[in-house]
Amino acid sequence: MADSTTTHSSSLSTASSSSAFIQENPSLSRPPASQGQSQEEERESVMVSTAASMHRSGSRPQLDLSGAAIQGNFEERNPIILLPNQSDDISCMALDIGGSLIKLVYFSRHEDNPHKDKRKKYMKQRLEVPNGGRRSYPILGGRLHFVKFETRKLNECVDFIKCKQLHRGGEENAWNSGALQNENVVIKATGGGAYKFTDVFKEGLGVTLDKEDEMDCLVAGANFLLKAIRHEAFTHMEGHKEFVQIDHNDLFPYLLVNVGSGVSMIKVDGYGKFQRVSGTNVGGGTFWGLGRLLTKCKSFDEILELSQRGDNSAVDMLVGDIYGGMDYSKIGLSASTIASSFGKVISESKDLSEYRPEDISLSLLRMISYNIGQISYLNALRYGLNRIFFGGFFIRGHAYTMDTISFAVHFWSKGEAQAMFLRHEGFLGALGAFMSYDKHGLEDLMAHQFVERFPMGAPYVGGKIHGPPLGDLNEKISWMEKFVQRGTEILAPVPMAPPGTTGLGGFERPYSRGDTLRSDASAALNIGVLHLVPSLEVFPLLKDPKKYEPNTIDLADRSELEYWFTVLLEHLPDLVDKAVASEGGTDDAKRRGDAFARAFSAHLARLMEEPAAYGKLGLANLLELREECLREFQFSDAYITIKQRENEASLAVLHDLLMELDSMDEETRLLALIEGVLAANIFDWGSRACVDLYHKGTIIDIYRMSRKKMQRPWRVDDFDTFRERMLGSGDQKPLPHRRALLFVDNSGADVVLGMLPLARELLRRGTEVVLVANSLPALNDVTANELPDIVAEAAKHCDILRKAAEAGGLLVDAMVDCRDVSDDKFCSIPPLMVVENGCGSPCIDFRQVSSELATAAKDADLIILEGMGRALHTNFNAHFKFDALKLAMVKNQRLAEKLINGNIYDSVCRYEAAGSKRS
Ligand SMILES: CC(C)(COP(=O)(O)O)[C@@H](O)C(=O)NCCC(=O)O
Ligand SMILES: [Mn+2]
Repeated sequence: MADSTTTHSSSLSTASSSSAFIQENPSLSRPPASQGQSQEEERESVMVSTAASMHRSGSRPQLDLSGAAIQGNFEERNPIILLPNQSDDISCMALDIGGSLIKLVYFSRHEDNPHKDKRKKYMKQRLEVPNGGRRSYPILGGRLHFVKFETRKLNECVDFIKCKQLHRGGEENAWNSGALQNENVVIKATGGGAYKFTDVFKEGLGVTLDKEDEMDCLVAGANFLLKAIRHEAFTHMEGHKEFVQIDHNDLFPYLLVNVGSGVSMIKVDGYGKFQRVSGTNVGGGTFWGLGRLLTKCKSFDEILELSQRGDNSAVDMLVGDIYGGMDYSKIGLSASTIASSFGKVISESKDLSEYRPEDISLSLLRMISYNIGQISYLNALRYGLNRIFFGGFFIRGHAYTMDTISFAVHFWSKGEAQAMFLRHEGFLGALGAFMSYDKHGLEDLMAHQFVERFPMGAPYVGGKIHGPPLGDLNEKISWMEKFVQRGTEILAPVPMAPPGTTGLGGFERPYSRGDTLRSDASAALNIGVLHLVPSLEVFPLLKDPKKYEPNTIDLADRSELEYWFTVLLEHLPDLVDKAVASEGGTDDAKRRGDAFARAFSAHLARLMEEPAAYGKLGLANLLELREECLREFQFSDAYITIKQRENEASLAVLHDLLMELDSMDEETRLLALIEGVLAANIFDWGSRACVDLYHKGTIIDIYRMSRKKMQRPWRVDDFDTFRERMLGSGDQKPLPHRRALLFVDNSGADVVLGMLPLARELLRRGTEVVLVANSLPALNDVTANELPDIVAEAAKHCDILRKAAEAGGLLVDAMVDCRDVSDDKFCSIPPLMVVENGCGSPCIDFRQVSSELATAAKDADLIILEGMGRALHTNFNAHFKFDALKLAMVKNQRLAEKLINGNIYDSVCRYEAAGSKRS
């Protein structure tokens, strides 16, 4: 569908009289601002990013950059930098080389360029944003990647490291290429292979492996994950996965069971405090070894896959076989309980070839899993531990394995103990080895500083062992194309059927699931890349951060998931059109658009198949995933043109609106302002219904319709309470708020005609205003980077805004037509500031906001959340320490029914005063 707002939006018009503001007028349009980056800017970014990384740091995996100097030409894109004081050890990776698999964890740094953004720099100074928190040494942002290889294909691992230059600090470190010799490079490694393959690494990469104790590493890795990753641990019973919130103040003691080739059971009492209390030689190696002999399968995963279709009763001797089909109820054993694994074979004179490999593999899997579960529980009992965490590559996210272990623990403990699993199960040792670099700094990190992302077309991410690494975008796209070709059913997810259970005997057989995604891609999607953003913080004004849950709609409810899945899929073609157009509609853009659509659909299909595959799933996660996917295929701002056009059209009528508002008395004006925010929230390109509307009429028609719907009472209407807090009742004049945080939403009319006039009112009343906007684009939401220019334009029409913006440092660069205001009445105008929220999504998770916002929040006593994403999908039920106003128009019928028992286009004005029962 063509972008019809190209014509319609420009009809949002100026008005000649105040009351005519919402009436039709001649159109106004201006050419869009240039989006290109000048050569000069580009050169600056190269140099600045170089300079930005040149600060000395004691944390690892960072470098000693003291005395660093660029060798050669400054104009070069990636000039070599000499690091005269760099010590030997510069690795950003660690290995766990086991008997069957090599696990690799590596860190890549973000290319942060704080100097480029003057607004950010100014705000940091103004708000005194601390650098690096409480740490004595800073940590740069970056990403933790998880990769594995088969040990017998060691050369693939060596090639991968070489290709990514991990032994030299990572490929993104251009300074390093050719500048450093690796003779003295030391890489931390654990597992038996660290001893066995020392020479291979020395010869292949010129590096020395520094051996770390395996148990130390396992425990350090598990402790790190349980503390720093939010949805790390989960239970898995009868096909149902549930994440467990671990309180890190109450983590110890616990039993860690690492199921690798063999099994170790470790009692963990604290950081670095543990004891290996038991183990068993019957583990993953046994399953693979016996499985290979008995089934002729070539790989571990093949045997596991086979077991999905097996029936172990063909091989196992069951209680019913002994008791003529009856239960042995006196001692609580059902007929289907396994009395003896493989026991049936002795009474039959059949050859191996007469048994189905499927049945054998299932029998083997059950035998080993039950045994591990049972021994683990007995050890937990022996040491009085009621939490057991299972890790290791035997489990590999396999539902039936987890169910079987859980069943054993549950059965033998009579429900007293619970088996828990770890999402990064196979990487405990490698992570622990990574942590063992001196003064790493990662130990101090908290859950909110990690953001997990699930890139598509990056098959190395924790999945099966894959071919060459995907370096650039082009490779990613081709991978996406190939991936979809191989699994054409990817868009038809297979619903999960609940497994049959036979009571005490456990499950009859595994339920099978969609095979298409079980291939290469499935495992690759189970864990993501951990983005380390040290500047993320918990929003300090949350009333109870521990109880805070951002999502309002629970997608664990299958019908909700299906509904939102369909909504997002239906929106996809239109979004792809916009994205492709935003990049000039070139063939390259079309190819990327297509790859994006495939990638996002594949993610959706995966989540439909297993909603908890990527951690706990809420609607906010789905909406963010979409934005992340767009960014992955280099669509940096799909709605850029629409946003610019709507901003311009709205700014053109702002003056008239302000005049109209100024002619009103205080009370009428406050109501008109709130109405204005609600009405203008209709300009939302993420809502299907709204996009349909834009195709049917001009923006002015829509705006008028929207205001007409503003008749009170609104569906949720706390305006009177809010008005009383603002204006008081009778002669009592309340103190104004000290500082208000206004979480703005969409570009165009929403921010210009809705939120800015409200901000102006607060400023006029003596309240400092901080406009909080997205760090990265999402749909047509306005970003923090875009706001200063919008405010500068608005300030041309309004002295209050101009004074406030000047005071808030927003007009540093803006070419404002500064009429000299000698009028004293504006002297006391408080500052208007802009901060970024740390998000790139239409929603906001208050557990992870920018340090800039967290700092600005410390002096705030009023929070205004605007829009469906931030005030309804997320945070509708959130409570804050201070007054909170949630304003949104509901632009989805189902949500309106569900949340407010209302209808599409109803309004929500929810006010919760600090200390009130609701807040
Ligand atoms: C993406 C959105 C949350 C954005 O809403 P906003 O925050 O801009 O008010 C919303 O448009 C939405 O939920 N859209 C999907 C539902 C639909 O198309 O009806
Ligand atoms: Mn929005």
